[in-house]
Amino acid sequence: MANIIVRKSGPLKGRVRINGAKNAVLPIIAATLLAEGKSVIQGVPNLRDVHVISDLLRHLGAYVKYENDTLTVDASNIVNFEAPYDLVRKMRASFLVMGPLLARFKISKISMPGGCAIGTRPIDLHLKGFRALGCDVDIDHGFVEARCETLVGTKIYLDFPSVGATENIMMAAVLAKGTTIIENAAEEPEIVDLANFLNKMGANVKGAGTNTIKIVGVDKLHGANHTVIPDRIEAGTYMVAAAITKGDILVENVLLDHLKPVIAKLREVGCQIYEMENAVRVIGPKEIKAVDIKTLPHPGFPTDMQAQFMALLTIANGTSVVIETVFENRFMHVQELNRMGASITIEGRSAVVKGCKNLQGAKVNATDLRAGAALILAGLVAEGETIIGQTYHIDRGYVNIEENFRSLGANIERIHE
Ligand SMILES: CC(=O)N[C@H]1[C@@H](OP(=O)(O)OP(=O)(O)OC[C@H]2O[C@@H](n3ccc(=O)[nH]c3=O)[C@H](O)[C@@H]2O)O[C@H](CO)[C@@H](O)[C@@H]1O
Ligand SMILES: C=C(OP(=O)(O)O)C(=O)O
Repeated sequence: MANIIVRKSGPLKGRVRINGAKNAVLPIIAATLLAEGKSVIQGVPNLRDVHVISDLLRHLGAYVKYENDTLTVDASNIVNFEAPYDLVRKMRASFLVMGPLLARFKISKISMPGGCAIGTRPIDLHLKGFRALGCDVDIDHGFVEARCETLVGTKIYLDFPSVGATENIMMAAVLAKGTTIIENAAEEPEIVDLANFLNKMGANVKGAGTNTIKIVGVDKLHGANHTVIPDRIEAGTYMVAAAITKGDILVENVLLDHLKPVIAKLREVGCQIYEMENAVRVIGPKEIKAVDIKTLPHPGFPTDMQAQFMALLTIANGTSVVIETVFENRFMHVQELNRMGASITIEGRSAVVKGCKNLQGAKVNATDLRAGAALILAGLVAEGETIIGQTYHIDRGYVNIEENFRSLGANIERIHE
């Protein structure tokens, strides 16, 4: 077990380079299952989730090698179509192998992903899509079992623009007979990156990044090379670090288009933001202004940045309201921030954050990935020492987080018990 210890630090200054996006690379790795032959993916972040999905692919029979941010996968010899509970339990995105396995082998059995600290996270929309494409889907003894004779393209309307369901259905549809149209599809940049990779494999996917995606099925795909987009949430987290510590950070390797909602809110808070070609400089404000935030599917404000902004707003001048509309229970960080002296009350899907003068260091728990990031941010400005437990959540999504923060001048270390 390890704890991350953060002590009050001055304004963070310097530059930080952003890694490839966790939420883009996971579906792309799953997509390599669609074809025989070798795929080479570059800019792959060295994250716990990447290792979990690599182990899952190996379990299915694929060859997977990770070296210097490059992942090579050869899925020519898949011998197993089942993902066990142990691998799915570690990472819900494991369920993304179902679409590719169905497309290529017409059979798949995946342990049913459970809920997690941020919500119940059902998979009904994924299953609705597979059924619409012609699969029989059963849930039996905690497993989802799906099979079909042939997948046949169709029109699928998603009741909510689910990122995972859009990705899983897209991957199932690329080898289907005929055309599939996904309506009310998720529009996140990670969907576009997956579609680009699928097209490099020989697929015919159009409209990714809009709410209607058209997939014309092809007979066969092949391995492909691809470089993953930068992680907009990792970038956003360091941008908030500049804001909360009143520092000056140059965040490199970003796509500004993906950061619009984060940049807009940081400007409202009072930050000075300079947009460059592949970088953004954030200078924190003298006084942090209270702002209201409502999370929404892309291009709205990302739920994966909600906890980090909440940490920032705890020391704002005034009262902010944060509304979480994407997940029904993504407020676990509130009680931890309150243990540090924040004043936040939850009313349904809203959190009312009364800005306070000072946070105080305390022993807290990273209840999930972004909650962990929020606690580090809070720890940077809290009096004394903040000891963060359950750090494995943080390692799911942040590469070298202590080293990066230390290089910006933070007083942070990891202690192994
Ligand atoms: C690995 C990955 O990319 N994770 C991201 C992905 O998660 P994930 O793909 O799981 O998120 P979804 O977009 O599917 O979930 C959004 C909402 O839809 C609901 N829902 C989803 C599927 C379904 O079949 N039925 C249903 O009701 C969920 O419970 C949730 O309330 O998008 C989320 C929303 O931007 C991000 O927070 C996660 O970081
Ligand atoms: C919620 C997240 O990831 P996941 O969907 O993998 O749990 C996240 O990246 O903030």
